[in-house]
Amino acid sequence: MKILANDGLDQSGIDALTEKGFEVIVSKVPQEFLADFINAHEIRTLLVRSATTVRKELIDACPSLDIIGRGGVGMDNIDVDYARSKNIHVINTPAASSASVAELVFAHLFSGARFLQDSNRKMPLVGDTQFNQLKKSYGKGIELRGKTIGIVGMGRIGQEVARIALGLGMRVVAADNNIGRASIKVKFYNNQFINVDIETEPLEDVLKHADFLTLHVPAQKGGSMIGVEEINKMKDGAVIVNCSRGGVVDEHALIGALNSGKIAFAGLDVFTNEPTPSKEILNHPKISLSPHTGASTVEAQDRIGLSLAEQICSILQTY
Ligand SMILES: NC(=O)C1=CN([C@@H]2O[C@H](COP(=O)(O)OP(=O)(O)OC[C@H]3O[C@@H](n4cnc5c(N)ncnc54)[C@H](OP(=O)(O)O)[C@@H]3O)[C@@H](O)[C@H]2O)C=CC1
Ligand SMILES: O=C(O)C(=O)CO
Repeated sequence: MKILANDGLDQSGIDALTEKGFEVIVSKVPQEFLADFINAHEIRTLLVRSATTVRKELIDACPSLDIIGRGGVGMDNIDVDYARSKNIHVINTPAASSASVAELVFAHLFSGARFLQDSNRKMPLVGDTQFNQLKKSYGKGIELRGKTIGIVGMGRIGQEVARIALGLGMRVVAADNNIGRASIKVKFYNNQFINVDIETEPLEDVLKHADFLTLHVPAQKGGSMIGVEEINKMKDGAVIVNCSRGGVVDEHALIGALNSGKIAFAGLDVFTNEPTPSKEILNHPKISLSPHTGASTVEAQDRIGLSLAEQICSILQTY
């Protein structure tokens, strides 16, 4: 049985599937030729990450498909309901990358807190005479310890962020669709752990109290979640990190707030216009950037590969 992995697949997944007798084709078939390729090779399972889109037209054109698999969490690039209405299994790997995304949030926070994104750009360009000037301009770094982090979306990634934040000595406030309490177990390396209950609050309160705001919600159908109005409710000099989906934070509003100083710095892994974010975003000295690499760690990709393989084997055994 043939599987097409069109946006790559970790070796862990390839090995697990090959062992079970599947033929895994790892390729990058351009979107416009995908239907022909799937039909010509009698592909039964199509695996994608975020680059390949699987819309109604493709689904209709490929009647041999049994499974569409997303190596990752967000399925905004797949017409999930339509595929399921055609009895196609749609699977993803919800928990495999949570820790990696959460760690990237702190990479951005630490970067911005100590101006690393700007010093990495400028230090190679300055001569001896400007070295001390740069040192001065990066002289007002801040610590994360003791500050308040506001987490919007207290699901798998949001809870991982909370664990790290608590370990760093930060105060955590959180908003979520689900009002109530998230009980966070924080495990330390010496095998000690603590349980911390975090009550979710209305978004307004989180905006008001957060020194650092981090978003962990899916792509929002009604447009951006954090725009001018929400930013105005935040503390002066607060920080925004978006490792969820481009558009969850309104980029124009963010640029305006960075330029006015309302927002001290931002960290962005996702962009409205991927893979070509605006030059204004790319060159802004107050933005720490990463090219949608939240899940791009060896560990997360290994777990994603294995999780997809397990799910495919389990589904196809039922045929
Ligand atoms: N940068 C990257 O590489 C990656 C990005 N992501 C993005 O991160 C997102 C979150 O992932 P994950 O934590 O695993 O997802 P989860 O589903 O575990 O958590 C999301 C949480 O946000 C809540 N939520 C949704 N919409 C709103 C809203 N408008 N206001 C308040 N809360 C809301 C959900 O509630 P409910 O369940 O009730 O809707 C849920 O509790 C993914 O959807 C994906 O887009 C994920 C992986 C990698
Ligand atoms: O898993 C996701 O949703 C991602 O954005 C990474 O591919």
